[in-house]
Amino acid sequence: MKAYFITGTDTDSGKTVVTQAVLQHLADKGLKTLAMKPVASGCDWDGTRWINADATNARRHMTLDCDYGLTNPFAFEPAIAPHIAAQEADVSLSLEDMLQHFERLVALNPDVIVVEGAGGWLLPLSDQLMMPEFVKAINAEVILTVGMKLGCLNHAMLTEQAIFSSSVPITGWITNQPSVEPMARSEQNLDTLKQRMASSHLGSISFDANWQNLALGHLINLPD
Ligand SMILES: Nc1ncnc2c1ncn2[C@@H]1O[C@H](COP(=O)(O)OP(=O)(O)OP(=O)(O)O)[C@@H](O)[C@H]1O
Ligand SMILES: C[C@H](N)[C@H](N)CCCCCC(=O)O
Ligand SMILES: [Mg+2]
Repeated sequence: MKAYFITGTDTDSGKTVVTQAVLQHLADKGLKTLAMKPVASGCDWDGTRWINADATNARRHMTLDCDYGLTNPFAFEPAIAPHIAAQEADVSLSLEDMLQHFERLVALNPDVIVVEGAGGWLLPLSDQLMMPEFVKAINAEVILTVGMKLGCLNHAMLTEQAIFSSSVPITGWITNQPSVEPMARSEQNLDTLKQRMASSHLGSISFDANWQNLALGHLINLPD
């Protein structure tokens, strides 16, 4: 069993789009997949529970089925930093609880679990816990989403360095265009990233307002 953790240069960089592409790519390879968005802030009440759009979207592209609560065990209403949302809801996020939820997915026997983070790499979950500790504990490999906008060179290189400092393996990085207008000198910025990043460029995703209904798996290339 393998786990990929999808992080990004920032919130709104395109992690949810990349999570969809990775799930589709793995499905195209015939692999059994499950998705996880362990902690989500920015949720809607569906009459029974808080539901997060990233989790719902990822669930549309996994090949195995599971209860919503296994995909997204921690869901908070306000679209704010998750550790603050958790505090306000009187929920304490612990590594033990998060691992227990992850193990419930493992028990369903997938080939791959694709986990979407929240925000960027260094995400606090409580006064004691940061997201990279969870990523390390589940032995995931990281895929970094680079949102192609001015400032992404610094954010991409800093994030890659921080992932290395956390002693977590990186599969590589995927560029995503999060706005209808491409950034100025997009190609030159991509060339700079290719020159400066230590890990591999795994693919590029363009802007398309209809992305949720598109097949994106062929745009990326993951090692077997
Ligand atoms: N390639 C794309 N084509 C069209 N829209 C995009 C694309 N990438 C991102 N967007 C839009 O930008 C917004 C942010 O993207 P996304 O939700 O993937 O970010 P994120 O990194 O997952 O953020 P979060 O930290 O909230 O999980 C979304 O509204 C999405 O529709
Ligand atoms: C609400 C938002 N869309 C994300 N789900 C959470 C982003 C948290 C960012 C925390 C931070 O680094 O400041
Ligand atoms: Mg997202």
